[in-house]
Amino acid sequence: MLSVSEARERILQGLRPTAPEVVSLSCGGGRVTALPVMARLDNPPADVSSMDGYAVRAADLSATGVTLRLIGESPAGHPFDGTVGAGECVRIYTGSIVPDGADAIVIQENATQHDDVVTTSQTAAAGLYVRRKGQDFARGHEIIPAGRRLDARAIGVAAAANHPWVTVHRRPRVGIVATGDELCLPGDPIGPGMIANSNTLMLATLVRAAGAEPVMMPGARDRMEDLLALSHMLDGLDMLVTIGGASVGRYDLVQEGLKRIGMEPDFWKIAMRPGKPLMHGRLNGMPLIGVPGNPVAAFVCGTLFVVPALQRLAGEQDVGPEIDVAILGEDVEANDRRESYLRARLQRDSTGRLTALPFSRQDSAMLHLLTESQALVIRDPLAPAARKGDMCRIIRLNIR
Ligand SMILES: Nc1nc2c(c(=O)[nH]1)N[C@H]1C(S)=C(S)[C@@H](COP(=O)(O)OP(=O)(O)OC[C@H]3O[C@@H](n4cnc5c(N)ncnc54)[C@H](O)[C@@H]3O)O[C@H]1N2
Ligand code: MOO
Repeated sequence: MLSVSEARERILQGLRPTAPEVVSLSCGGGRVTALPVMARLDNPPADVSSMDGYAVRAADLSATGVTLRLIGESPAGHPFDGTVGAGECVRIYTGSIVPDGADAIVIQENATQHDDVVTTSQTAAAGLYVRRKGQDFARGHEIIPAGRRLDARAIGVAAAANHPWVTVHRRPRVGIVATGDELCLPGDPIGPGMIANSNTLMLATLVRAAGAEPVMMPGARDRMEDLLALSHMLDGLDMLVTIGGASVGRYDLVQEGLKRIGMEPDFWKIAMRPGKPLMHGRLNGMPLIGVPGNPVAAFVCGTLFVVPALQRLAGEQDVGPEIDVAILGEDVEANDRRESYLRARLQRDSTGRLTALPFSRQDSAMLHLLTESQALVIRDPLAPAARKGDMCRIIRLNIR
């Protein structure tokens, strides 16, 4: 069986980012840049004051108790257009342009003003409280590389660089198909042997949080005609995710149906718990990931394989999930050949260290335990028993 990392590699390799589109910067949050963002101006645009006070010539302030003549003011948005000469100063505010001739700021706490006479109580070296033109970024510099997901900070810097638009990759569209005769829509009357379909909405939420667009397709019953009908619903999709029917029971039907409509299988079954019956292939060139039906397996496979694939399709360079470390808060048993992802609570110990406490029950149908978990503890294949206090690797869940 393939390892988790080999499976991830095979899913990610060959994924091509979606086409670029131009969107308003106000709608750019969460999107991935298709082109680098270059500064359209210098920031700050000129030398500006970082404090409220008086713009002075440092050469005048080699001693304290100097008296200067106030010749004007430079409020933000209204630069003083004269020149500060020897023995002169200009009233200035945070963010205002430092007038010609001045090269330092005396903060108002260290000055007294009577009419147009200012007496200072500090010395000043050139550059004191002056933000240099372009010290944050200079016109023409790359401020955001291509392939970066735009968060609030990136939107802020693009706005500061005077961009009203940004070129990003189109959101990938992901078809989600649940399979199984037992599934009802949440809220439907539940007949004998039926269950509410939790996985479709759970994965759709995961997909949306990853910045992609979920397309919830009609569920496929355990009949060949439903699987064959999928071939008419694939237009405009960048990826297809099937749920369930991946283990030995219904697998042949799902795989057979998908093959009949053109799927070229890549792999089926990996050394992972939960998530063993993961399936990957291409359907007329489009990537297809089949996640197992057990809800926790569907979520874990969604987190480990579907979300990174969507990040790559959206053009992102660095794809998740991020691996952190924590201290084990409980002993754990030796592992078998499958890489295991244990649901766990996270706590801080008395010294502030992150501590992971795996639940004793890990049945992959127990969705409620997943919602009570803040992390998945990763156990390598064949890892020996680990003791409370040992380090472990985790994936944090509270961000999704
Ligand atoms: N003989 C074997 N049996 C099983 C094996 C195996 O290797 N040999 N693997 C087990 C593992 S591991 C998993 S995981 C499951 C996965 O099975 P499938 O992917 O085929 O999923 P289903 O059989 O369709 O369903 C399993 C379980 O999940 C429920 N389910 C399915 N879809 C949904 C949904 N959309 N929302 C909520 N719940 C869903 C379904 O009712 C079943 O209870 O197979 C093991 N068996
Ligand atoms: O993937 Mo299954 O959920 O390992 O039991």
